[in-house]
Amino acid sequence: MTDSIARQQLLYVQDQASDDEIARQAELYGPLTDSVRELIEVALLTEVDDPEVRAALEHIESAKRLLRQRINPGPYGVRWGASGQKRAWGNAAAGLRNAVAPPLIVECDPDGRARVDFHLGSAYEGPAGLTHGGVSALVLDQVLGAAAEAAGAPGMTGTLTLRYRRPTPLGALHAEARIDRVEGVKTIVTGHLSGPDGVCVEAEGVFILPRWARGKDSAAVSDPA
Ligand SMILES: CCCCCCCCCCCCCC(=O)SCCNC(=O)CCNC(=O)[C@H](O)C(C)(C)COP(=O)(O)OP(=O)(O)OC[C@H]1O[C@@H](n2cnc3c(N)ncnc32)[C@H](O)[C@@H]1OP(=O)(O)O
Repeated sequence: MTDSIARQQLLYVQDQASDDEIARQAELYGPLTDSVRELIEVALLTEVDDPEVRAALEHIESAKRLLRQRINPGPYGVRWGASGQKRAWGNAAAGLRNAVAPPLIVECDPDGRARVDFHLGSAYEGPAGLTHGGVSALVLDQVLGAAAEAAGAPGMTGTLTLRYRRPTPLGALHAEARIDRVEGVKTIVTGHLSGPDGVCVEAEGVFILPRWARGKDSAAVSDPA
């Protein structure tokens, strides 16, 4: 096993946190993340005068000093609590503690279907007024991967193929996915992202269970022995 794979496995952790403790943390950190996400949007769009910008910067620097007093060297990883509740709170698309995430709150069925309604603000702009194509890929990767995981056939993205059919606006969007077939360690999933005028991006993904995780259930990946 290479060092990088060993390091990756160490970030799948059973931390035995109780459901109450997880709820407490979600209640504490969720609003912090939402506020930072709004800050990104406001910092992008503000048109106040220079002194106000400088004053806001001082406040932000002060908040950073407060939060840095005790800090996880990172990244967050994936953690399971005592009841098996999973927290991928650092995830770039869906993480509860990641202000970069839109966030996606994906609904899944055990038969391998997943869907999400979400909102992309100005921070996700690519072409003027439109969603960045890489952000569409991020969303679809996450939703297709969630469909595979929901059906008990999870994997890392091996191949993600996208067809951008029409420009994707910013604002209220929808994405959905379903498993097409499972071939051994490979799960093939299809899906799309749509806006008010219909489907904007179609996707097909091949999700592959990594070698180190084969023969283990998902909760056991934290114990790579
Ligand atoms: C429970 C475990 C949980 C796991 C983690 C879930 C995380 C979910 C998080 C979701 C977060 C969001 C998602 C993310 O962001 S995931 C992050 C982006 N993805 C990656 O970083 C993946 C990097 N690559 C790898 O780790 C490995 O190469 C993988 C795991 C992909 C394959 O591994 P390996 O190379 O060892 O596989 P194998 O040699 O045993 O071949 C097996 C079969 O697969 C076929 N093949 C090989 N490569 C590809 C390819 N690229 N496309 C299509 N097919 C491919 C191959 O021909 C063979 O087919 P067949 O001959 O059997 O027909």
